[in-house]
Amino acid sequence: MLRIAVPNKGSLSEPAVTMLKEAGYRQRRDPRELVLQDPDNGVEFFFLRPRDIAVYVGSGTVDAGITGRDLLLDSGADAVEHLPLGFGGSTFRYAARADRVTSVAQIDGLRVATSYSVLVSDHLAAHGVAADVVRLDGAVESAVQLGIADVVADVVSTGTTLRGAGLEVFGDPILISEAVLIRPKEAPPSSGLDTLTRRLQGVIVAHEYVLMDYDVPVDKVERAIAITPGLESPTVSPLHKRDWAAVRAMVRRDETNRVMDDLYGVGARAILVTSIHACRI
Ligand SMILES: Nc1ncnc2c1ncn2[C@@H]1O[C@H](COP(=O)(O)OP(=O)(O)OP(=O)(O)O)[C@@H](O)[C@H]1O
Ligand SMILES: O=P(O)(O)OC[C@H]1O[C@H](OP(=O)(O)OP(=O)(O)O)[C@H](O)[C@@H]1O
Ligand SMILES: [Mg+2]
Repeated sequence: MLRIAVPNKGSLSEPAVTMLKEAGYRQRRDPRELVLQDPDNGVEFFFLRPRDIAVYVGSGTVDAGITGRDLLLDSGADAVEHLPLGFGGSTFRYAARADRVTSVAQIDGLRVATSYSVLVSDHLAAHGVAADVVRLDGAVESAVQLGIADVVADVVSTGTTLRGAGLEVFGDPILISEAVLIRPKEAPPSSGLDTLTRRLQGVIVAHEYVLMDYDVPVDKVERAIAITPGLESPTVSPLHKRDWAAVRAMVRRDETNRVMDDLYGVGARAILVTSIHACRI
């Protein structure tokens, strides 16, 4: 059985469980359940703290796990990113009082509070900056006001927490993060992991793409297909009216309206958009 670690709490927990359900797996009903078997799909789920998941995967006691890219890098575990999952997006950034620090170079000699001390130490070292990294468990933004740090390095999503603490981000993001499927660094090829990967890719594609159908005069097919090239190649079928064709192609969901406008412009009509429930690409 493939052993998969899933976040039991925090920002990544609910979307991870939703994604696994959409991929056809059983998920726990009671949030206190720590292990769940899904024998029909040959997998076993372990609900663990997101910060610990890379440690379990790196040690090889589980075969795969869902965690944040930032948490993976901070763990220093022998685990690698296998598939980005497209949710749980965040940036990881430095922030300070605007009148105090405005560049990474200025951090030299200062104190930086963070829950991600490995990530931050590595980043500072890469920039040749020597600073005192103060490791905190959370609520890092208060560290400046309370006087134990000059700078914070933390997850920034909307920026509301930073603003509330009177801090402003500076420098380029240390990291752009999202939820990722991870596997042990030295994992042998596994058909179980391949199946999980294909299923999750199917969910990602079903979210990111729609199916678009339209009719178009035969002499405009080439121009229309240039607008909707699809993933492989669009399906073109004859219509009863001989000088018209029907086209079906996958289109990025966030481009749907722009594509419909462009198709209409070249003469396509009866443009229909359908959600994709599931797919294997
Ligand atoms: N708004 C957010 N706040 C915190 N983490 C976020 C946010 N959005 C995405 N994430 C990601 O979630 C992961 C952190 O999850 P974790 O469960 O440790 O913290 P949390 O969601 O802040 O929960 P907790 O309340 O336990 O601190 C990281 O990968 C982080 O990038
Ligand atoms: O940019 P924002 O949208 O404000 O979100 C980012 C904040 O959310 C998280 O904190 P959380 O609420 O998890 O508390 P914690 O610091 O104790 O983990 C994170 O650590 C930031 O503080
Ligand atoms: Mg948090």
